[in-house]
Amino acid sequence: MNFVSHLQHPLLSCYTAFGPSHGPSPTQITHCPYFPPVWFSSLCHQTSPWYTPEACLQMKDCWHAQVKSVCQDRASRSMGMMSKVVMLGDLYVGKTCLINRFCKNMFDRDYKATIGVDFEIEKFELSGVPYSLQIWDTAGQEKFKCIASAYYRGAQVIITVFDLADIKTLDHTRQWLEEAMKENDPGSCFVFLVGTKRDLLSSAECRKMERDAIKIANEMQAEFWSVSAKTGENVQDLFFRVAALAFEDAILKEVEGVTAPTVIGPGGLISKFFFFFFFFFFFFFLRNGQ
Ligand SMILES: Nc1nc2c(ncn2[C@@H]2O[C@H](COP(=O)(O)OP(=O)(O)OP(=O)(O)O)[C@@H](O)[C@H]2O)c(=O)[nH]1
Ligand SMILES: [Mg+2]
Repeated sequence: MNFVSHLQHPLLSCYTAFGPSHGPSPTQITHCPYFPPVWFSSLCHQTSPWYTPEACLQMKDCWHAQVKSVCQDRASRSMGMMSKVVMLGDLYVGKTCLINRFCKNMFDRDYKATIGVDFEIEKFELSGVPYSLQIWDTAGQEKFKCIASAYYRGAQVIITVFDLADIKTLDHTRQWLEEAMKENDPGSCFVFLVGTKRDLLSSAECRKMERDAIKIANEMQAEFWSVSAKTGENVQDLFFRVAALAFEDAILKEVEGVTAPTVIGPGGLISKFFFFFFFFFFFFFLRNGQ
């Protein structure tokens, strides 16, 4: 599991691609999938850039003042934090491939539908504070919707995914978000709208599709990103942006006393073994109950 491998190779999860303190415009983004390593601790003073200013959740490029002192305190006590990210969207849009590109740096051209849900845990270190993203991959197939929706609750970040080459999937993102928001309080999570498979479109097609997506992102109050799991374009930047926003928000909520501190330890993380045990148990009864 990722969690273990990253503990063994901490450096693998400790670099990022923070370049400019402002968000790059779509045209500035190159096809270079991975950038030279920069220590994640630089995030203490600077947040990760957004994709486009036309649909971004925050434009400030520095952490909130309170975050720095909390980081120092938490780092000295090695108190970790974790945020839950839920990926949803139509079947075949590329949710699993996006996660696999970020967490395993791999891409599989063969389609293997996700059955119900799966998750990956990606470990970071932000300014000395151990931090994890628990990334839930849900199935887009209708028949698994009731299983997947059980995992929407308590999300700090909701990523609605669509295929840039298939306009229908963009239209469906509103519905997916509505479903997820039934399980979460309004304003309690960051929403991202992510278009995948940009490698399949010409620059002109991509620009057109992005314009449509930005309108929907604004309606949804979501931050828009355009990525390709195949080439890796913008994938790392997307997840670092997710991590940066969720991390700062979690710290601020803790300071305000909205949430109790999340301590990562062996008991604080869901083991994949127990997850699959309960998942198949649940799935078995669901099928037999029908
Ligand atoms: N060209 C291209 N193909 C992609 C990209 N991302 C995913 N695919 C392909 O699209 C298909 C579906 O990808 P998945 O990641 O399995 O889709 P999914 O959204 O997880 O689907 P469900 O699990 O059924 O909900 C696969 O054949 C992938 O190889 C991409 O960025 N570019
Ligand atoms: Mg999948």
